[in-house]
Amino acid sequence: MLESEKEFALSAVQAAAAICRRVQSGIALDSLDKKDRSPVTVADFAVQALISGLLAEQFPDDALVGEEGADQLREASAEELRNRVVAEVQAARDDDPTSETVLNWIDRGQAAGGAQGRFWVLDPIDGTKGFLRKEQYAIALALIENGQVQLGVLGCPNLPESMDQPTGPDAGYAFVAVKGQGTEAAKMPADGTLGELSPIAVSSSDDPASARRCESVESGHASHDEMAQIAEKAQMTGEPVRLDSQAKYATVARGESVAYLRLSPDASYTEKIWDHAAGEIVVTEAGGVVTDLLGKPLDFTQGRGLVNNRGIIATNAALHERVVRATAEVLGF
Ligand SMILES: Nc1ncnc2c1ncn2[C@@H]1O[C@H](COP(=O)(O)O)[C@@H](OP(=O)(O)O)[C@H]1O
Ligand SMILES: [Mg+2]
Ligand SMILES: [Mg+2]
Ligand SMILES: [Mg+2]
Repeated sequence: MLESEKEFALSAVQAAAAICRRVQSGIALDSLDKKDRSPVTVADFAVQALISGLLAEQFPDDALVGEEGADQLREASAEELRNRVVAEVQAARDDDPTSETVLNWIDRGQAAGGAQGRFWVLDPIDGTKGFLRKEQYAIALALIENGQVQLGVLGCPNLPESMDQPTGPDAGYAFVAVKGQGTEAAKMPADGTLGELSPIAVSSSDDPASARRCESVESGHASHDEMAQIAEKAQMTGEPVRLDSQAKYATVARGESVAYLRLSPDASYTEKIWDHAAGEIVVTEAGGVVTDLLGKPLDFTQGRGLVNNRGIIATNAALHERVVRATAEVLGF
């Protein structure tokens, strides 16, 4: 089941990772450049165009819910940015699509999603802040059918074998999960190769005290204080590891952290499906549990957002109930 979709998603994400790496290598961390957000903008648009174009060719009937749209790029004043995006897409393909074709591919990602039918979900670069800091980011691609995530791929070009190692030239992993078939990981280093896929599983530990959890680097995305209170209540006393992007889901899936908590400091913020669809299936197929703060499954049927959601609890199976209970106590549910 979904063999050709799985192969497609892995190779599309791998091609996207090459764009990301090339663009990221042009960021000079110690120069005035560091206030320049344009590299991530170029890579965001180029990756969405590339993957959307490949999808249009291989699965022309499937819609795409992608984070980006081309409105900004169509403005006359965006000519330089537009040319950089088109050049990246052309370099990644054997042919030379026109600028209009590239913009139309990006805009194919404006589908509404919903409860019916089959569509893909793409976050071309998740963790844009991490990308700019040359830390963690992910290319996240998922397939949803009738509201259920069926397939997810996370490409994490800067993820080392273990979070205790610095990221280096050997870093890079791809994770793939298919409903009912488990989660696999393969090395995806900068040399452009993809290693052998092998199964991964969440941690089996039920000891909260020895457990390591992870959370966002950005306090604007997740309330570090409230999450610390929840962790304390659950007796998860270890220091949290902070990393950007859905690489957090990947670390839970491979058993390196036992929990990923996410609680937006902004109660009016609506989480987006592209920030969670691939991560959710990567964790659940590895044996973990992913819910909202009330312990209910994430609802991917409501369009581009996860409506009525205030946050995420992704853990191994053994600790999930404990974290849901601690969350209810701290937040007063
Ligand atoms: N106020 C907010 N609360 C929660 N998430 C937010 C947010 N503002 C932006 N985000 C999302 O947080 C994502 C990054 O999450 P993390 O902190 O785990 O790396 C962003 O994805 P992008 O980087 O793709 O834009 C963005 O969609
Ligand atoms: Mg994102
Ligand atoms: Mg993004
Ligand atoms: Mg964004």
